[in-house]
Amino acid sequence: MRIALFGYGKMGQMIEQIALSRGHEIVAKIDENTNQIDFTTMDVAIDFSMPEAAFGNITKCLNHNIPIICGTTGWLDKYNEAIELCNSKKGAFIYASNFSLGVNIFFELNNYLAKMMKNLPEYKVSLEEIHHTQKLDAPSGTAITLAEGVIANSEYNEWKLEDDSDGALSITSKRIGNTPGTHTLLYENEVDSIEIKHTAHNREGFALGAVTAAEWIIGKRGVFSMRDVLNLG
Ligand SMILES: NC(=O)C1=CN([C@@H]2O[C@H](COP(=O)(O)OP(=O)(O)OC[C@H]3O[C@@H](n4cnc5c(N)ncnc54)[C@H](O)[C@@H]3O)[C@@H](O)[C@H]2O)C=CC1
Ligand SMILES: O=C(O)C1=N[C@H](C(=O)O)C[C@H](O)C1
Repeated sequence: MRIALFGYGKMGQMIEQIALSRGHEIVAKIDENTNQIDFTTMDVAIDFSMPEAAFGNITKCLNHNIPIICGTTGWLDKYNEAIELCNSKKGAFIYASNFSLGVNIFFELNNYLAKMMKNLPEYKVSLEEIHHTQKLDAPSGTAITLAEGVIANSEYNEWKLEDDSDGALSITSKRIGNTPGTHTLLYENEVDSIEIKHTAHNREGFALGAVTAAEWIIGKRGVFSMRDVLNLG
């Protein structure tokens, strides 16, 4: 498979390693200084760039009929526009706030736990994410997906960053050293607490998930998720 990388930072470089080890070819490494992109050389594009760049990159790929896998976080105000464009162009698109197998299992666990806790209002839920100090967005995309999972399966109506006013689900964001990504959900009352936690040890899981999604999407049309790729039900 001929892969174009939009963004060649920490994730782009890890994806290159994984893609080459699986027999793929990297045909372009695109960043903010790239003037011309030859879309005829690529079978699929993978975007791990920056919040302000992702939507433009997605648009270019869909307009050139290139399937696009996007892992960039912090641009979701434009997500519905991306879906509309994909559908109107009969293209192929996957966004995931987190491509790792472990986190996608964690998302399922989160939904299941939220459903069980729905009628137990004595437990208050809180969410914490920890990432490296270079991370630009807060809260993390993964924390937003987890919060949306709790909201969809409980009495919570909204999440807020470090603020539990008006009954909101509070997300705490910490930036510590080189932390690849740690997410914790805590249900707590006076007598006990229940905690579920996912810890990424490095970036390999994210990169493998993104390359797996790129392999999976070839020949498909539509807007998909990692649930589809991993066949999680
Ligand atoms: N969904 C997931 O599983 C994961 C998502 N991420 C997200 O991926 C994004 C990138 O993360 P990192 O690689 O750690 O960041 P990074 O800062 O190391 O790399 C980002 C790269 O994007 C490039 N860039 C800037 N403008 C661009 C443009 N217009 N087009 C193409 N490239 C451009 C920069 O030159 C930079 O090298 C972040 O939004 C992060 O939150 C990170 C890890 C996993
Ligand atoms: O910026 C990162 O590094 C990460 N970003 C993603 C997010 O915002 O959730 C995924 C992962 O946690 C690493």
